[in-house]
Amino acid sequence: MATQGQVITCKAAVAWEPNKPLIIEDVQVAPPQAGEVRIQILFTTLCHTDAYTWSGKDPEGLFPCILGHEAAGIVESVGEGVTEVKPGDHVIPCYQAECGECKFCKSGKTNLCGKVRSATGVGVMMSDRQSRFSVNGKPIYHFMGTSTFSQYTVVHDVSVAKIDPIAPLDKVCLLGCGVPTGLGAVWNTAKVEAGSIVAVFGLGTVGLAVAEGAKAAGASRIIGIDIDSNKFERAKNFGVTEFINPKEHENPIQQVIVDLTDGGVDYSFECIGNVSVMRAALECCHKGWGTSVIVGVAASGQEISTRPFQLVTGRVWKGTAFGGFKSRSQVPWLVNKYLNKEIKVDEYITHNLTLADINNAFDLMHEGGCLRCVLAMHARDNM
Ligand SMILES: NC(=O)c1ccc[n+]([C@@H]2O[C@H](COP(=O)([O-])OP(=O)(O)OC[C@H]3O[C@@H](n4cnc5c(N)ncnc54)[C@H](O)[C@@H]3O)[C@@H](O)[C@H]2O)c1
Ligand SMILES: N[C@@H](CCC(=O)N[C@@H](CSCO)C(=O)NCC(=O)O)C(=O)O
Ligand SMILES: [Zn+2]
Ligand SMILES: [Zn+2]
Repeated sequence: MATQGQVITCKAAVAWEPNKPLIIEDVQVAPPQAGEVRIQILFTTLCHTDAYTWSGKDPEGLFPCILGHEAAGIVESVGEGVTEVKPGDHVIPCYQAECGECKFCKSGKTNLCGKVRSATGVGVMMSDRQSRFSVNGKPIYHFMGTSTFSQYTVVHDVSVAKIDPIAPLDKVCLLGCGVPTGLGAVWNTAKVEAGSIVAVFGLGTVGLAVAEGAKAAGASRIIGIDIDSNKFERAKNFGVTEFINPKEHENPIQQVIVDLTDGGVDYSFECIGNVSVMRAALECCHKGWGTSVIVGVAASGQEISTRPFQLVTGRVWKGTAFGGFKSRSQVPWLVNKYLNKEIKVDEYITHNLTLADINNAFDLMHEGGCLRCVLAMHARDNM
């Protein structure tokens, strides 16, 4: 391929400073080194974790950087020693790596992988602790090991899931984060059983995917909780059976839910990133067995609290990253489930824009109607 081994200059959205509009820049993307893969990103979406880091509240947030972690593309070139993917393969970059060899991967107890996490947390590549991105010679940090708001990105080989090439990349890009996170929180982390009563706090993409997963698991009641009542109608299509707006109740929301469910729910999921709601989500669980899963990402300095008695009396507090899915082995499986019409993806896409419109796409995220906005990375107006 003509670009192999060459620096590629392409368009990328650079976050120069927290909360300042992203700037579309001509970015130089260095060739992949040993164990690295350069990917042409065709479609990316925006997740609330991008907005969180951009806001400056992420303790791991470094600037300038290229954000983005929910995307799909095609391998452009690979570095020395890369055997699992080759140029032309269709892939989804994965912020949660899977090396298969580290203590985490071998434990069988977690989807977290330790191989490259020390580099991805500080915006560099593992081999030389340097960035592959620069603008006029100034290095730009990577983000979450993915940096998908660029037409080309470089990732570690352990962070690339090879997928069926018939899958539409403008749809399956969503399988890079939010939808798997919600489904996996139910299937892998909580392991919800048929007949369970489930409460979902926050009816954005992640919360709706929790509802979808709970419905598939055979939950008998799926209670959706959101401060925006406009979210309720749409949520019915994802399996939510009842709705509560905390603003319409005088009692604490956990009390309202305990009263409605003969003592509490079997499983609850916090899909917002609000530590007060995390407490409510735990405390609305049934004594003796109720399990609450933290999915939302809370800002730096925020801490959770509850009376230890809540745990002494049998409630369980858990958290999940990427829904507990092992990325490289299970993202292709999720893509196949989508192709077989066993999971929704299209239904979470409310907007389609281009890279040039990325700041508008961030604005849209704060509007109630928006779930996921897919950006076409190589549309003519990006040039
Ligand atoms: N753990 C992970 O691996 C992982 C993966 C993806 C996203 N996340 C996190 O999950 C969270 C949800 O992501 P999303 O994309 O669905 O976000 P979103 O903003 O689309 O959805 C959040 C919903 O919560 C509602 N809400 C806000 N405050 C509320 C309150 N006090 N009570 C009830 N409802 C309230 C909002 O109206 C909105 O509908 C974010 O914090 C994101 O960073 C975590
Ligand atoms: N840097 C953040 C970490 C936030 C966080 O928890 N990220 C999730 C993924 S959110 C995707 O939208 C995650 O996978 N965490 C595990 C990991 O990062 O290894 C902070 O410090 O707050
Ligand atoms: Zn995300
Ligand atoms: Zn590993």
